[in-house]
Amino acid sequence: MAAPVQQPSTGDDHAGAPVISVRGLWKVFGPRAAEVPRSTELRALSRSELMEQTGCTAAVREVDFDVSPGEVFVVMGLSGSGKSTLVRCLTRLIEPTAGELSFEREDLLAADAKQLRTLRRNKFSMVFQHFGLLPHRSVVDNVGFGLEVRGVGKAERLRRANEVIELVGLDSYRNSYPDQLSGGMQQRVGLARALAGEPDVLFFDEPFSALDPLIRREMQNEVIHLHRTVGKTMVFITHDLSEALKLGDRILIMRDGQMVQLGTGDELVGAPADDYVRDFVRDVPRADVLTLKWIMRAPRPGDELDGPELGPDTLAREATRSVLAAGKPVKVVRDGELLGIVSDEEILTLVVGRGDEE
Ligand SMILES: Nc1ncnc2c1ncn2[C@@H]1O[C@H](COP(=O)(O)OP(=O)(O)OP(=O)(O)O)[C@@H](O)[C@H]1O
Repeated sequence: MAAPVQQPSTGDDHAGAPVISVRGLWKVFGPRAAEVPRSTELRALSRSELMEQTGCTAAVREVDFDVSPGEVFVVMGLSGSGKSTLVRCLTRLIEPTAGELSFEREDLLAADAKQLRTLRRNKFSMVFQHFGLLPHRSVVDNVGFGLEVRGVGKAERLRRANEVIELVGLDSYRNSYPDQLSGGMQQRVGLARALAGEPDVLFFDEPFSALDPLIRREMQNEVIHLHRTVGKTMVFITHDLSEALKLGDRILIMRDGQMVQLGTGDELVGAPADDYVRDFVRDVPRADVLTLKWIMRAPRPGDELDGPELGPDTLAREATRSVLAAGKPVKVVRDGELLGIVSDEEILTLVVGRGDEE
């Protein structure tokens, strides 16, 4: 690969250096695409104005983020907000129009076609909504297909395929054919196939949106289980907030190609950046997402300060019982320092009302 690029946020050599780093990334579709990121005037136009004046769509506009090793990074937004385009840019399935992009600290935009092919075979795996299984191949042969393309010998292919088939719970279906499997099982084959090549990053583009809700939940749990087992870095597109909150270490919210907010689930719910995010998180059960640091308050004169102690990252839902049982405020403490208190008043507000409307 080409020369390493400058890493604006973490430029040193420690293990937590980003796997993927994106700076000022643009993808513009249309006849004058290259002009748009360079022109202050065109950059300032709204989506419809840009289309009217240039015939172009800016699907991704000036996006910056890092994905850390082992992180589940979720990209979320309404239809047309640029999620798929952004994630396809990360592997150059779509060629970005402008900006910087690095993978494992190498400049991905400088990679030539051969290097990209090698990367896609060895480092990246994709899981899409459409399973794309080969109908005339058994489960084990579908799972081992990528390894076959890479020239891995039959014995090793079988060993590896069987290992990941077991990991996704399809042991008794290894010799079945795709049309003998339900949608959920076919997607498990898709997951196993993606894992077989031991990629560094797994990309998921709305993989479960065609599945019915029960199976969908099962598959989300499967991803969580896999993540715990194999610890891979994952980039996951969804338009479903509950899926994002369930899976994501951090969630990037996109609108019209732009980043609206990037944060953990509790940051999005506790401090939505604007009305668009507020709308997304409006119906989230706040006690399931927010931690005590979001609901605590400073002690007031007369507050009893000899209640139980809990950490600031305790989920409000988990703390509810101790707050109510204590009959006095719970102290939120980190390293012996009193950060605030949570009384039954805060718990009630959380459960009954919506903090963002106060
Ligand atoms: N090849 C293309 N040519 C022109 N415009 C495109 C192309 N691909 C995407 N777009 C436009 O870019 C914008 C972002 O599309 P994209 O598919 O990335 O959004 P999305 O958030 O993934 O949507 P969805 O959830 O519906 O898949 C849309 O306005 C879309 O019409």
